[in-house]
Amino acid sequence: RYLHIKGGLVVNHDNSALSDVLIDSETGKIIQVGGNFDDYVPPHTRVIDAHDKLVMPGGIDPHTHLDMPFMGSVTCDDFFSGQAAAAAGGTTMHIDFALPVAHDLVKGLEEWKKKAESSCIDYSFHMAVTQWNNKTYRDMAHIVAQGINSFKFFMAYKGALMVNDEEMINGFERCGQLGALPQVHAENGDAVTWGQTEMIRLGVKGPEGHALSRPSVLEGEATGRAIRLAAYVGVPLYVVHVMSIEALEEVAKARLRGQRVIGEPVVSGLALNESVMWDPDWEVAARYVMSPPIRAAEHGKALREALSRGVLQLVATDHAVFTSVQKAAGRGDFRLIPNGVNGIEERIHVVWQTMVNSGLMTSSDFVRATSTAAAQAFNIFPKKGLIAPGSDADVIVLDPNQEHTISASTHHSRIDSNVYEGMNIKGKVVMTISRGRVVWEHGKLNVTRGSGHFVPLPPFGPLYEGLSKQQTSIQLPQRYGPTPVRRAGAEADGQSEGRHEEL
Ligand SMILES: NC(=O)NCCC(=O)O
Ligand SMILES: [Zn+2]
Ligand SMILES: [Zn+2]
Repeated sequence: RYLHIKGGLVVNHDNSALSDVLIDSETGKIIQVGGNFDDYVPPHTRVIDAHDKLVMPGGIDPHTHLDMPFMGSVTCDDFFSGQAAAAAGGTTMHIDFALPVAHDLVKGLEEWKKKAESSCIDYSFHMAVTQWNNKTYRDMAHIVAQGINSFKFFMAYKGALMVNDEEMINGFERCGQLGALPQVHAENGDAVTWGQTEMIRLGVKGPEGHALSRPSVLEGEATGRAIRLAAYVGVPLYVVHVMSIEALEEVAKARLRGQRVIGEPVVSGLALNESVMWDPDWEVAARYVMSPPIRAAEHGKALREALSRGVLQLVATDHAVFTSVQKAAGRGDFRLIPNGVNGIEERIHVVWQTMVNSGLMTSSDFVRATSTAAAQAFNIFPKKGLIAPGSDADVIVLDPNQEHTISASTHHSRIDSNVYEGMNIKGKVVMTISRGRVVWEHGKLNVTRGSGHFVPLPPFGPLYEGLSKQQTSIQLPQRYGPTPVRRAGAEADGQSEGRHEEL
């Protein structure tokens, strides 16, 4: 019934110490963290030797797309296969993007809950808003009541998921009322469409056209616009998949102004560069097509540095996988290549290699960026993201000396390629514990369909604390408590008007 992890270096976001950890597998909780507590270990305890290893909170991937219909395909990892891959890579929770069904948020969430019934690790959802009307306004409250505390606005994918500024502003305002965190996919969708048409006109129809049609300036513009509109409406903002210098500079400037903006780089943006989209083999080049695109090497370098300095806060994957057959839909026209790359299994190892082994991050910084910061942003800390008594027993054991090579031939995702193919990593997750159950050990998965729990995310998380008292450089009209000027001869003012139907 109990697991006693013995002799490891327990690493949390704020400290690390040689400690034993005692876990109750039945309740799925950590019950004790301390020195050597051999004397107190209850019967029915399995001892796990963690000498010379690091014992850390399981990874939380705040950005995935499992079983998602997108661009005429459906991502090939469902909740079971994607989560099994996650467990094999040391991730014990993820937050997936539920999409509305025909713009209906409530139907969308129902659908995603069904998809997630096969789960084998813990999970939660963000909800996308793809249209604005009175029903959206009402439904957002129902969604929050069901344990979702973030809404995503796509500023790209014109004609599909994209919203315009008016829709986004209304959605932001509603997020503020409900204590939910607005998130943006920040690219100027109109300009992307123009760029795509231009590429086709010039005869650039291969995957390189994808990169050329959505340059970083369009990401910077949309990031800056979303940030300014969030300040205007008075809400915090979470920018997903920050892929460029232009976008990260907008995040940095906003944070300097005191605005509450979280910037999320993804593993592909940190570790890869765009040259792969010029590969002479179409199938290879198409593997790397995602949006915003993987950029030139200097962007990756800047993103790694920004992450190491806390300008960007946490690392996700945007795991959205399509097989080579699915990608082939865009053979004659890059606009039809389903966008997305893998990462749910590789994130922990690639971040360890590129950030910790390179000296850019300490192991505590690593824990913050891969686990704790997501738990805090989505208001489930210290239940998740911490090794401490009372926290969920989502724990990984990492051997910093074990070397391995990433390959599609050994990964657990259903995708038939791997964008990190051949990458050598020093440091390996040798054990993953999910809610007190060992789900990955000795290179073997031991996962059970349906054992994963939905984790409700409460509204009004830390990003909302004291927010109304904050002054930003962009002044809200409401902050002045505007009163109309009484003018002689003008009609008396009536009741103020509500912007939306009340519930
Ligand atoms: N990122 C990507 O290319 N696919 C998934 C959808 C999204 O996050 O934009
Ligand atoms: Zn996106
Ligand atoms: Zn995404």
